Amino acid sequence: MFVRARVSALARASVVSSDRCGVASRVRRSRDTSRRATRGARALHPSAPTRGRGANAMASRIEDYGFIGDMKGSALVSRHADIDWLCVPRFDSEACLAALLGRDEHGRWALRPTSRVLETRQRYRGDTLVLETELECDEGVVRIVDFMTPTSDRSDVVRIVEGVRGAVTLEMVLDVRFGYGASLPWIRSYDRQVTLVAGPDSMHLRASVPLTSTRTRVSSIFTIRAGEQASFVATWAASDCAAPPPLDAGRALQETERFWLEWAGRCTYRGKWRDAVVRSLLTLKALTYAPTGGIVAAPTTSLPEEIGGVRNWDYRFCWLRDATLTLDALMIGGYSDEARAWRDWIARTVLGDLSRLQIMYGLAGERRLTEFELDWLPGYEESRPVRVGNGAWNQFQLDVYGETLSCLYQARRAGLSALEEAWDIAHELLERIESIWQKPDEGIWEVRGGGLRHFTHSKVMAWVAIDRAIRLIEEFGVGGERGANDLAHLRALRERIHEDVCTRAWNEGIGAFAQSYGSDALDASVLIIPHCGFLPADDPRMLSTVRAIEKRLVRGGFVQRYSTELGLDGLPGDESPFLACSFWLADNYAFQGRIAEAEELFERLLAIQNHLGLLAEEYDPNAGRQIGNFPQAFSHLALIFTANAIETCRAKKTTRAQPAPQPAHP
Ligand SMILES: OC[C@H]1O[C@H](O[C@H]2O[C@H](CO)[C@@H](O)[C@H](O)[C@H]2O)[C@H](O)[C@@H](O)[C@@H]1O
Repeated sequence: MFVRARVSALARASVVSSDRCGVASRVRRSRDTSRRATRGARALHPSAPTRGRGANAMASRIEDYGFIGDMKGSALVSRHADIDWLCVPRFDSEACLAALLGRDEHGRWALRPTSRVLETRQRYRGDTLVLETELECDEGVVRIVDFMTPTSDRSDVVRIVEGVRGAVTLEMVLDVRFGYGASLPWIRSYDRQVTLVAGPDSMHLRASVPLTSTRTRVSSIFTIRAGEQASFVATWAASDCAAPPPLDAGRALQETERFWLEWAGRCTYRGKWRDAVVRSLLTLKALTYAPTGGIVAAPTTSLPEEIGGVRNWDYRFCWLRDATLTLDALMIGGYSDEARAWRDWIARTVLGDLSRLQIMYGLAGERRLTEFELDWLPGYEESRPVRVGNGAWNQFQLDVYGETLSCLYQARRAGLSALEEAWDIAHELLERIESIWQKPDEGIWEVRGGGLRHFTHSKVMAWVAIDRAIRLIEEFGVGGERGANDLAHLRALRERIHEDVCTRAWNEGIGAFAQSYGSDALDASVLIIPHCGFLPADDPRMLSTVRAIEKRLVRGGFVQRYSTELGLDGLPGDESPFLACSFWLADNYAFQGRIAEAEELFERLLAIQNHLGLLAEEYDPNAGRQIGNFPQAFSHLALIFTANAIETCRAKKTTRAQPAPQPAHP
């Protein structure tokens, strides 16, 4: 028997508040994109089964997901309105919905019309992370509004179903599996509330329609008419705590919308590509773990760099490289509060023991990120293994010193006050970099084989470290007399590194700066040379390097990091063009004054954003699909830099390199 849901049912829920066992205590410490939504709107196959996709469907294509989050945890919602990935209370918590890397039995939250679905449309509600999925089916149209709540310290996923046209019957099915799909919860039902518990986790589902539960799942069948609403709120809590009080879904929606609109409204970027830039800024903000200020590289693990391959990594951590660049991108949008939060994160996490500076940390600064495999998950489209943790945590990557000092310098330029210990920090970093810059390392791409090398990018970033320290002293008087006394020595060191790179990284045979000293391989990471002010973009060596990259690393109009055929990364298989590198090529065009080519490449990149303006790490031009973890900060921050670079260079009508100093690199 179907039960009708009425708007008034929402009013029964009470107001948000947090109890002793609230999430906070457990947490360890496009604008309207209707243009894209229309472009992306897709009629499902006319002979699609009644429930649109049938039970136990596979995961969707990577670009067919929307991203929602509360700046603590996050979820991916497919265009069919399935939530296939949910990590709460933290981005790096064990997923409790993991169908993305498996099937229904690994956790999925579906809301599907029981009649044939004809078309789906998905968009963000203006400049927010409130996601609307419209399902047009034989019986009419319903809109599902999905969001998480950034304004509270709880972990709630809210789904509001709105009737748009006709009377549509839907089936809600919630298969929670804690521990990345491994743990079937114990399910207990109360009136309009079901509690699912396994080990340390519990999920409390409350709804404005009756719920039914079996041994393995919670479900509901209900009918929504035009103008009616039904709501579902799933709240995570530690299993030894009482259920948090019910949430008023309508009020939470208003607060969430207001939060994102207010944040996006403060954006100072006013250029031609505002929609894409604002969506990227919102995505970067949503990848920030609010309780600590840490920034994750992406909210997913093991979305493959090659479908069916082994290049599957966990990105739910805080890389110094990705995060400091994210911060630089946020500052282009005028967001300096975030700069403060990130600088404070750095101070808490790394400054105590700079001799053990890591390349990446956990969200709260955790150091040990041991990698292991989840053998019960088949992986995204059979891409095994699924990995949790990241073995790169104890790699040696020289570039992080440059990024850290560049971040401290950019923070000062953005008007942030000096850290009291600024000189002690800079001094210690400088001593360290001076003693290690000549050592081989594992490089920006975190190679897992082939031994340590003298990567060109790493050496250029060592130069950046010294250069930014000099600027901190020269422009901000950091270190006072002691800083000034060190200037001559630092300038000489900067010159030595410059000389070393120009002599040993330049390869006459390939007519380019090579991937590493003595190698014949190309690497797109050297495209950052003009960004950071190491050489101007119209230096003959850079012009030649760009030509070589155009010839040998461009595939289907996009740029690969390096050629995997040469076995440079020690991994089997191949990978697709890397989006950040493609943006860097566009930057070089802009810096060289090739504005039309820069715009053309930038527009090509914008065209592969998904219907919501989101980008993964890579793009496979042959298959025409996004690849890798999603959405990825690296891709979005590079987009922001390129939009800014093209506009700045066009305005200046310059044919010279960008005015130094730029961020470490975009
Ligand atoms: O390709 C091998 C490596 O891939 C991942 O690293 C990549 O993502 C990082 C986060 O965005 C980025 O900082 C790095 O430059 C990229 O190469 C993975 O995390 C590594 O473990 C893996 O070796």
